[in-house]
Amino acid sequence: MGEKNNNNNNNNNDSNAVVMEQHKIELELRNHPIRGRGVFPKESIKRNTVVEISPVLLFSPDEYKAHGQYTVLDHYTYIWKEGQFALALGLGSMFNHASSPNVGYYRDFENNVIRYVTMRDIEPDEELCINYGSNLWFEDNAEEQAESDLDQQEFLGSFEI
Ligand SMILES: C[S@@+](CC[C@H](N)C(=O)[O-])C[C@H]1O[C@@H](n2cnc3c(N)ncnc32)[C@H](O)[C@@H]1O
Repeated sequence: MGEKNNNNNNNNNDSNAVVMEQHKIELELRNHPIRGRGVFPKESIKRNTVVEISPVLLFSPDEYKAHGQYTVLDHYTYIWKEGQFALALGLGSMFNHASSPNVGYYRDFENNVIRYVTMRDIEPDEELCINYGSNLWFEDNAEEQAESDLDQQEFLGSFEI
């Protein structure tokens, strides 16, 4: 994988270390009266840029069924492999929903992280949104987003990791 850090000059003996390349981009958390907190860039961002890599906290199917689904976690978790559920730590839990999203995400099962990547060029102050799918549990209050020229499915198919 391109993002793996094979440089051992830094007392780093972990050849599987995940490089957090996204931290070069200036992002802000801003509060919206209806959508709550959301993620905004302070600068323009080119298409296909990694804007966030979120480590995930995994819940087993039993743990989620007995506890997680009855808590606020249910609004934040992603379906993971083998029936597990994943809470994205960091900004991964802060992306709001848009039906025409400007950010796609890739579940990296090998490294237990979710990678968020821009699907088109983005202007400063344009909210970064992902698509939660069709079963929304709230009334969609997304700003009009410019149509992406790719949908999430095509995007995932074309993204090289
Ligand atoms: C994963 S959280 C996103 C972060 C959240 N805004 C916060 O402040 O914690 C999902 C929640 O954000 C809100 N939300 C996300 N996208 C929205 C949208 N398009 N319209 C209205 N509310 C939205 C809903 O309350 C939803 O349960």
